[in-house]
Amino acid sequence: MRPQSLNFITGNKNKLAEVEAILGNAIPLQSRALDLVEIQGTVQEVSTDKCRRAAELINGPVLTEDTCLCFNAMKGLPGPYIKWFLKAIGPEGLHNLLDAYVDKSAQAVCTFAFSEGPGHEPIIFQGTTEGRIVAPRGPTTFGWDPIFEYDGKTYAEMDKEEKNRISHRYKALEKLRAWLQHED
Ligand SMILES: O=c1[nH]cnc2c1ncn2[C@@H]1O[C@H](COP(=O)(O)OP(=O)(O)O)[C@@H](O)[C@H]1O
Ligand SMILES: [Mg+2]
Repeated sequence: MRPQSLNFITGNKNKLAEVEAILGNAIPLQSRALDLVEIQGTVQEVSTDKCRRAAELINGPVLTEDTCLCFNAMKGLPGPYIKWFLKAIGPEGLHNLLDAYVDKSAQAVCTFAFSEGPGHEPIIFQGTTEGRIVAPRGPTTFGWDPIFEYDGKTYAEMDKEEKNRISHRYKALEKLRAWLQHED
């Protein structure tokens, strides 16, 4: 049986707004504003552990999400540590990191994880959008949106509907949606 509603655990208002906009009325969505502890490791390990912790805290079914920004010139870093890099050096500083490299290509990776509750192995849904790191352009409303360029525009320069049609988060949610609709 697939879940009939989702409890999205996140402390990030911007993420929640995008998830609400993208899922629309596909499934009833609740949310709890909790900032979850994150371990070090691969994207898979970080996301799975984050979801297990949330299931234990809530003591029930949960949906969690973790976002990575991976610079190809830096072999995928900052990756899952992007939150701490962004906090310390901001979008401008992230852009400057790539001064030393010719390759400015990057991947935005969104990983949702769903667990039925404590002791249940999380199921992973991942989406990736390929882009390029540029000097900041557009409103500074959401994280590294001003420096991630896709098809000539930064995420920050796109209106919300436009971002939500091509984003890493949209692609991951499409996989979640397909799974939710599949009865078995
Ligand atoms: O779509 C996005 N555009 C720009 N910044 C984002 C996007 N998604 C996540 N971020 C930022 O990248 C970092 C991702 O880290 P993480 O997914 O662990 O955040 P969280 O703890 O706020 O849920 C955070 O600083 C978040 O604000
Ligand atoms: Mg993270």
